[in-house]
Amino acid sequence: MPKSILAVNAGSSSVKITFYTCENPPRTIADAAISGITAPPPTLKYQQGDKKHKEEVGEKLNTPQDAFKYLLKRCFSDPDLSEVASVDDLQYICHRVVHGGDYREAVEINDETLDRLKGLEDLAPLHNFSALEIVRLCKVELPKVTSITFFDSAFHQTIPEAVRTYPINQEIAKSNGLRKYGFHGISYSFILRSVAQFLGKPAERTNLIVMHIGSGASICAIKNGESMDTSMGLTPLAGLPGATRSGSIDPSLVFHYTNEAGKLSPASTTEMHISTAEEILNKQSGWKALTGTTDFAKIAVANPPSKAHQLAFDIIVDRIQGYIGSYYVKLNGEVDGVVFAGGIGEKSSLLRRTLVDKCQCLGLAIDDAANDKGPGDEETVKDISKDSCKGPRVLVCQTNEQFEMAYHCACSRY
Ligand SMILES: Nc1ncnc2c1ncn2[C@@H]1O[C@H](COP(=O)(O)OP(=O)(O)O)[C@@H](O)[C@H]1O
Ligand SMILES: CC(=O)OP(=O)(O)O
Ligand SMILES: [Mg+2]
Repeated sequence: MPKSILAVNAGSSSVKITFYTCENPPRTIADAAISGITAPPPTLKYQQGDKKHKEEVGEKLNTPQDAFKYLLKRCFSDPDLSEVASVDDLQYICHRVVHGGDYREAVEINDETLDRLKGLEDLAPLHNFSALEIVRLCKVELPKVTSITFFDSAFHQTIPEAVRTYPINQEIAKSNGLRKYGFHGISYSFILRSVAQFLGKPAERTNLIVMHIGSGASICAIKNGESMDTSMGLTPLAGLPGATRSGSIDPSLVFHYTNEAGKLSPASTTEMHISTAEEILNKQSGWKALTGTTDFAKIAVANPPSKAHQLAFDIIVDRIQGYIGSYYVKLNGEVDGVVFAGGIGEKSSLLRRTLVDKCQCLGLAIDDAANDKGPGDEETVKDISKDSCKGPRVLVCQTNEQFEMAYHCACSRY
């Protein structure tokens, strides 16, 4: 039987896996995810063909590795999932790793590359740790399957020097790797290809402003198919606020917030060091800190339940509007499309309407009915612009990081 590809997207509180056929383009065989690892009980979501279900997981899953093992066991033991019955059916495992340092491309895992990735853990402990734990597990427990790591940061290696350089001592900046890297690049790469195809333009001649708005949110200016700026920086903390992230703030703020900023956070372990400052700004801020909920669907409503919910919504809108304006100017007004993506960008018609209204001066206009309806299940890109709109097209793209990794794995390099 032909072998398959397993794509893994591990976060701190969730692990999502998708099995694909190893063909061009890959076809989804099954999709499974565990969420709530840090806030038990963990929940399993499983989809295979038309079969879809959600259940609480009976056993304790303390780490992303436990969740990954559970998901594999679950899929391999499903009698309806004959295409992936054991590890022998796997050709490749693709792993999403957020921070790839200076890597421009995906890499195959061996002792040397794993060692180099270990060196990056300190730059992004909150983001890389879970993914690398699973990479290590696969190397030991599934040694015959080739593991390939794909990096969120790789797409942004084209960002010009003046944009990626922080104005600090350059010797220290170089020796410590302190520069803008940018993230969500696997998603931006999927969106660029899908939108260029939708617009009937070669990707190398497509200019876009793309928003990936989920629990982690960023925005990217793409010129001639290359990232020329993005809102995240050295780590995914910079730029837009997220569910529990502050986004950009005055860097001095944290020293006024607590005099323990530089101390190790209680969340640190022997393998993973996190400062109290990082813990506060990454985990105890964002719209959760403002409203008590991480669920943006409770905030983006016509009649918000409290003033704090309205304020959270207004803050997000303000920050995104600022970047759209800035990137429109950086792209010299030559913008083919403004694209909404990520869980919130794809689902919140209210956020899209509010932002488009606030960016009318750039010629953006949407069709209310198309915006309210949003994209259908099978629709990767949907044009929600008003027919008469003279400005850039306003588009919604249902992004898919797992597919993007499997696509490159099956079609291009491996
Ligand atoms: N209908 C909706 N309106 C607004 N936000 C939504 C809606 N549905 C889901 N969301 C939000 O999408 C976010 C998750 O987006 P996603 O891209 O899946 O996140 P991540 O991959 O960063 O965990 C959550 O904040 C969730 O509340
Ligand atoms: C880079 C990043 O913020 O990722 P996520 O949105 O998956 O948290
Ligand atoms: Mg995400």
